[in-house]
Amino acid sequence: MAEDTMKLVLIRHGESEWNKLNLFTGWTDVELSETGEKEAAAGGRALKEAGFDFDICYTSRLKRAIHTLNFVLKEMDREWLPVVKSWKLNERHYGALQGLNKADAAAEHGDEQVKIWRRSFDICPPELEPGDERDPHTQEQYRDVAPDQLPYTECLKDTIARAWPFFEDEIRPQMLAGKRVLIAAHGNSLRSLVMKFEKMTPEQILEVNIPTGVPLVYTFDRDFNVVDKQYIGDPETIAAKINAVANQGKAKK
Ligand SMILES: O=C(O)[C@H](O)COP(=O)(O)O
Repeated sequence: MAEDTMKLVLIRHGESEWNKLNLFTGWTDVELSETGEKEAAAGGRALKEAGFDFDICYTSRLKRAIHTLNFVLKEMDREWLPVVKSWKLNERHYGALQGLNKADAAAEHGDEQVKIWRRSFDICPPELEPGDERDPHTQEQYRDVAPDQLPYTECLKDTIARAWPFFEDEIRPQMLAGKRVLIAAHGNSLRSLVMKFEKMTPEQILEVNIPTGVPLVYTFDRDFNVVDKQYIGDPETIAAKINAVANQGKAKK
């Protein structure tokens, strides 16, 4: 008989070199920092200690998420698992903001404007110019993607428009077939999934921040209603990490 609940584990990549510098990153393909590598490995150990195992993993085309997944799988002795890498799980494209410091942007444009750029549901950051060196149309990682699907900027709504169908068409059938799934992705691609899982309003998702390198476990019934949600780790440390993400876009006092 099929189990009546299904678990899904999400993990945001560990701290990246650009998280450390507090820069808008989006699709910029930066490495994990040393702290980020440690966070990712700790996430893997926590999953192993809590008795988790997986059958298939999903990640983005960006190395901070791919390397996070590798660290997790290494700790779990599961490096042989199948891994699907899709651009549809990439971070939200941060347009022309990519490379700017978040606190400096807040000092220049105000905390409110930066919060809109970071967390608004349907307002996009300024677009990249076509042909800009950051333009995904010119990047090898996306050479198999139809040009009209690649963004010059994205709001959360746009990220949902690619990440959610990917979940529904690719990941959900695996879960319904009894496969245990791990997704290693990004702050905003994971917020897209969280918004849909929890049927949140744009106002509710505005206040959701996802910490780096901490496994987040959802339990669903067979109709994909959420019956439980929990981070694995020390609640105080996790709360402090969530708060730090929320504060990245405030001007330094
Ligand atoms: O792309 C980025 O800058 C981060 O990975 C996510 O940033 P945010 O928390 O500012 O949206």
